[in-house]
Amino acid sequence: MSTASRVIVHPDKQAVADAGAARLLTAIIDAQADRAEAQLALTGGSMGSTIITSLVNQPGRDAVDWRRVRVWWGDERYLPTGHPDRNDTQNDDAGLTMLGLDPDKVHRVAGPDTSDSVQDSAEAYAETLREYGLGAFDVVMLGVGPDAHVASLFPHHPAQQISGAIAIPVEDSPKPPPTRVSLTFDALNRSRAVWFLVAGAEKADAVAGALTPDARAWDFPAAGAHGTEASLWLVDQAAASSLEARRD
Ligand SMILES: O=C(O)[C@H](O)[C@@H](O)[C@H](O)[C@H](O)COP(=O)(O)O
Repeated sequence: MSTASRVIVHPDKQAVADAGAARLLTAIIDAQADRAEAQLALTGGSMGSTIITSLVNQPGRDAVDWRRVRVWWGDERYLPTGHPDRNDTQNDDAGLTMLGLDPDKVHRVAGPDTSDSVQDSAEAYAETLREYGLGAFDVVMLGVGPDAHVASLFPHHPAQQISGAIAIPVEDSPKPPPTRVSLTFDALNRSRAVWFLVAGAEKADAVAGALTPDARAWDFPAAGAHGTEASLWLVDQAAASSLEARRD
């Protein structure tokens, strides 16, 4: 089942990150009340790091039992461990390592230093996901590109059309670096909640396009991701500007 999208507009990027971080704490606490662990998929890009820093600075952060949080990434850039352009390195540098997570529950995508190929890396990541409920995420967070890509699922890119997979290799990505591993729509859409975190005027057409009722994921990949319980867009005023113009 997919859900109607809810859109909440905040003044600016920092407010989007702060609102996302506050919601995330509550979502984790709720998940931990019901289940042994909360499972999250983080996002890369600048928003991915901004929200981690905001999370670290949240006053309610200690209300979460961080040892009972399992962490994944929606996508990863196929670069060696610790490379500054990897999403996990950027999230670590933004403060992820300060939260008190169990390192065994932080599932990183193998890079070329620990896997033979991007295909092997994607298959190993899928295998680990299968061990822990096939991506029974409580929350998947997604940044959105100006072309409406999410994770490493780009418009009109053939990787988008691979079906029956959980994690896929992506080559010739239009956003550098060209080689990546991404969760598929099938995997993202197993999440209870999918949250889009978007800021900046350059994203306005992507937001409006993805939220058009008949939008196709082939053209606007963000239109293809939905939570089973909630699909939430946290956007700043600039990213919402084409939506608001449409309402006027
Ligand atoms: O590897 C990546 O680059 C990301 O996972 C990608 O999907 C990102 O989230 C969006 O491009 C938004 O990035 P910004 O928040 O930097 O605009």
